[in-house]
Amino acid sequence: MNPLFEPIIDGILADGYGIMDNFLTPDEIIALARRLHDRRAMGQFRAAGIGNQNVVVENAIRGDEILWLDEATTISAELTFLQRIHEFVDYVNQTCYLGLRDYEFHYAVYPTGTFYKRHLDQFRSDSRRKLSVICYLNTDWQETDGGQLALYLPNLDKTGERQITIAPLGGRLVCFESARLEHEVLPATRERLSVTGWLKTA
Ligand SMILES: O=C(O)CCC(=O)C(=O)O
Ligand SMILES: [Fe+2]
Repeated sequence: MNPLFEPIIDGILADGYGIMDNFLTPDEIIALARRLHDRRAMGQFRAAGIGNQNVVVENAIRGDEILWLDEATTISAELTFLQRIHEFVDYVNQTCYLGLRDYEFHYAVYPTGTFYKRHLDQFRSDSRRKLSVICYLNTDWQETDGGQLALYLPNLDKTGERQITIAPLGGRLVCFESARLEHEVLPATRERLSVTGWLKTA
């Protein structure tokens, strides 16, 4: 069990979300970002849609382009990433009893100025998504670049909500309960890269 994951779990249990910096090393970030750019240059990304039955592209809601990761990849950067996700899943299963069995991850690019309006990740028709996981691939991200992930958290006294914002720093992992936390991606002044996924029950 990797004790480095403990603060993420503590965060999820206490506040509904957890953050871990340095989930990926600088070399791993560069390798995954390079892979992302290569495959995007090959025309393999698609505009992300909304819904899971009749998926429609709606740029007024989200402007990112995505490519799903192949679980059978032989690319070492992707194998390293998925291996670390496995370790994280094992840790969650041994500490939280969520019964995670499966996962799905995609690369995401938010071209300059694009965003993803406030939403919930869990599809009404697919309740298997338990935890949302986002890992950022942005080198040298500055506060003035924008592109924060905004989370909407209920106030402790249950009156209203508060917004917290998280900068998409390279190597940072954010994790939250998919069915509970509404969130939003704010526009950035430069291209914003990530690997995003869901840890699911069977
Ligand atoms: O990139 C992020 O910070 C969040 C992405 C997101 O909300 C999603 O893909 O559902
Ligand atoms: Fe989301």
